[in-house]
Amino acid sequence: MTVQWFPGHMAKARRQIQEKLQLVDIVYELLDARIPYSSSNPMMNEIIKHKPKLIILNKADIADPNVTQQWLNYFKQKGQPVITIDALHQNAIKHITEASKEILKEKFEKEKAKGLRPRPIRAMILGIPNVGKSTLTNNLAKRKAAQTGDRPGVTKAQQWIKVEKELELLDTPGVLWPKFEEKRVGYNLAVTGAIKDTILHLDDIILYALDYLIAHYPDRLVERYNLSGQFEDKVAVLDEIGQKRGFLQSGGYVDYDKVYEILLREIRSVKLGRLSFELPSDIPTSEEK
Ligand SMILES: Nc1nc2c(ncn2[C@@H]2O[C@H](COP(=O)(O)OP(=O)(O)OP(=O)(O)O)[C@@H](O)[C@H]2O)c(=O)[nH]1
Repeated sequence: MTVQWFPGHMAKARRQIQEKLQLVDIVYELLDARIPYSSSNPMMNEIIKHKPKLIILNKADIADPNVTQQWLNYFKQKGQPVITIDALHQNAIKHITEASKEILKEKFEKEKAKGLRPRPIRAMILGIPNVGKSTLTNNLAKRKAAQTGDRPGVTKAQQWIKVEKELELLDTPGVLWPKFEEKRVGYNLAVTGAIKDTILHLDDIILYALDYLIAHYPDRLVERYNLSGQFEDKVAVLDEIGQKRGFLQSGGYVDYDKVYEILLREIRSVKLGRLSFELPSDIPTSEEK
């Protein structure tokens, strides 16, 4: 899904989410494990206010495990509950349910002390486009044959997916807008496929990605494209890839469009191994809360 976000859309998304928030005990903020900061919504905490939040780093199967560990440490140090999952392949349910129970322990103990009946935790997924919200929802839903039931909502009856005896999920995830301001964030979203390649120039995206790979994963580049390892001149690297792969036009010139396409496709399809494009130290200090 590609949405062009305008202020009107953002206000509407925010309003809809805030209505649904009243129905849930906890929010699952789904982030792309390869770019946790870039894939976060800039106003998340302002929107959910004091609602308990579990950060779920999704797509952990294709992120660099060493970097993911750094992100786990980063969030834990801030006292922010966080888990990693892989919404496509892995059974994430136990992980999510256990983490939610831990976060809400006190709230549910208080309810019990008041004599209220035990009840399932109610949750909703929030995230920017492409982080895997639908994949996770479908995965959680099919385990229990997507039992849905109406419960009076604020604006309309909400559909609930009974995930476990102890957990119910709102069937429609909340879609939030990505960050727009920082160039680096835009490139990260483009490289990982969260925004359409056409929004930014493809050559700029590739040069950004190549820079990052040269700085952080030079050996992967050398191995994948059988390169010499001379990385001073990026255009020369593109030439080398083109020549090694035989992407040549008449006259022997390198067909850069082909090189761009292959590089981007192979980065996204893990042909260069599991990559992450962001470290906790990349977060601007002004954003540190
Ligand atoms: N490797 C991997 N791919 C994933 C994972 N979760 C989702 N994907 C892929 O990521 C892409 C986007 O997933 P969606 O579930 O459509 O993402 P979404 O957040 O619902 O996207 P919107 O509908 O645009 O808001 C799809 O191609 C999924 O197959 C994961 O854990 N690992």
